[in-house]
Amino acid sequence: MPHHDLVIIGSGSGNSLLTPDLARLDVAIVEKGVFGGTCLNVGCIPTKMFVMPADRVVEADDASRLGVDFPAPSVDWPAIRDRIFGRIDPISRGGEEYRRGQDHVTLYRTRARFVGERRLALDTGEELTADRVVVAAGSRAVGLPVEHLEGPDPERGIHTSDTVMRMDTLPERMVMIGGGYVACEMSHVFAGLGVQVTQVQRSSRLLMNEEEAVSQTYTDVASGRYDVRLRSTVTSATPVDGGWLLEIAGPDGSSTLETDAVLLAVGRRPNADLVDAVDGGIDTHPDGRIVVDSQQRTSAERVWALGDVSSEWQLKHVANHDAKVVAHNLAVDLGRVPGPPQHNDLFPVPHAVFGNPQVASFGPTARELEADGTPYVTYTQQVGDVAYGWALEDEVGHLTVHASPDGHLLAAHMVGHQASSIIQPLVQAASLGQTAAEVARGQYWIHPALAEVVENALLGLPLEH
Ligand SMILES: Cc1cc2nc3c(=O)[nH]c(=O)nc-3n(C[C@H](O)[C@H](O)[C@H](O)COP(=O)(O)OP(=O)(O)OC[C@H]3O[C@@H](n4cnc5c(N)ncnc54)[C@H](O)[C@@H]3O)c2cc1C
Ligand SMILES: NC(=O)c1ccc[n+]([C@@H]2O[C@H](COP(=O)([O-])OP(=O)(O)OC[C@H]3O[C@@H](n4cnc5c(N)ncnc54)[C@H](O)[C@@H]3O)[C@@H](O)[C@H]2O)c1
Repeated sequence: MPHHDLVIIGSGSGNSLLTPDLARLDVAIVEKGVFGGTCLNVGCIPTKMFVMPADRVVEADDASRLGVDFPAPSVDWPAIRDRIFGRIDPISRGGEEYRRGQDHVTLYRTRARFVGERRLALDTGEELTADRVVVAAGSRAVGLPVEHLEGPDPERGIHTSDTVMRMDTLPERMVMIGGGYVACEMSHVFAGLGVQVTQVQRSSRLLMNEEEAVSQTYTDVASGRYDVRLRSTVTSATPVDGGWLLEIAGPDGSSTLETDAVLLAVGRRPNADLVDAVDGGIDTHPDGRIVVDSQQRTSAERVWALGDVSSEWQLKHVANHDAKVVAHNLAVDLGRVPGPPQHNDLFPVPHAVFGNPQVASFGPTARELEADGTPYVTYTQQVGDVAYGWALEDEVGHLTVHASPDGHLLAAHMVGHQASSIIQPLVQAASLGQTAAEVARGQYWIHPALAEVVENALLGLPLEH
């Protein structure tokens, strides 16, 4: 039975563990799917590359408010799709070839599951043991408990984010089920590319976990672009000629809708069950995530976990940071670098939704601060009230900052042009403990840049003096 110094399950963020500190270890990587994981192949990177052409369409449409009229866009789906995967697929193939070419790395292209402590059975019938194991097995899209919608069936037009970006042709009509990150980004993409989109969301707003005003603004803008059904869900799917007849239960009762394709975007489940984590002595949370401590250690000795399989945040920057912590802690455990082990204590965790407009945020919402009884002051700056916002003729963007009364930043929530980048100085200030006054007054703010939204939001806070 092969024995390795280290086995890594999953080639997404797990593949970035092999730092120079871990050189010359006998390492096995087990990967059952496409090499490189979700972010590269079916997640962050391709989605944002699809968002860009959709953004161009929205901008061209919006340009008439600035006195410029473009003709109706002509969209070449195969060209967009093939340009994107023509760049991504070689990176995945190259990464796999690189690992295959390394003498000290063995790549097993199959599924691994625990059958004991640091003992793994592969679907090929082989068994492996290891001194150390890292579980980096990610998460997967879930379906609905509705016949035909339990999971993807791309040949018949039922997709998840894993398949929807590689469709042969653009459907005329699509139904996106869900109101979170994936459904909002994909609704923007496909509506932008000319598909007649209906988005079906169970809650009363899209992006329901965001600050209420952000979520409301996003819902209002999206509802102006395509059909948004709130407080609704799909209760049945019947195959009809070339498509599907969906029954939608909403606040006014049931209705039916014909569509050519469906996107299931109702959340992602951690893959701890696919690795039979419990059989490896690894504890899991009730929601299926692997339990880890602040050093990313699981309950099993010399088994670590990282990324979506264990994290509260299913975000690539979080998985990347987890991987850095695990790589360091493996090196400490091996005696290759001096201790102490690292703790995963980087806060706050920001995120962005790359719809149109973008949404970006970190920290609690006003409702959460109030529920916790946390004292705070707050200010909302409209994008349309700074000079760059005049240039944009912006009517929707806003940034809300919550701070403690002495000026330490607690949270920021933005909807608007390039929110994912605009919010970063606030993430930095909150991470490094800088106060609102230090950030606002301690540097030049380029005039008339969009970042003046941040400066004005900080200056607007009614702080204690
Ligand atoms: C459509 C979409 C868009 C996204 N956009 C963003 C974004 O813009 N920004 C952002 O921060 N995050 C984004 N995310 C989230 C981000 O992709 C994930 O948080 C991140 O990729 C998780 O990395 P990971 O290493 O934990 O898992 P993964 O990259 O999923 O890697 C896990 C790997 O393990 C393999 N595996 C699983 N079980 C086994 C097993 N038993 N045996 C062998 N191999 C196994 C899987 O095949 C997979 O390759 C997006 C996700 C999706 C779905
Ligand atoms: N830009 C990014 O960083 C990015 C992009 C995509 C995905 N992701 C990650 O992937 C995760 C999964 O994304 P997701 O959008 O699939 O999940 P999500 O948890 O963000 O959203 C799920 C949505 O589905 C809705 N829903 C659930 N059941 C429903 C039903 N029966 N009918 C109608 N709506 C229903 C919920 O109300 C919610 O709006 C995200 O939480 C995020 O961490 C991140």
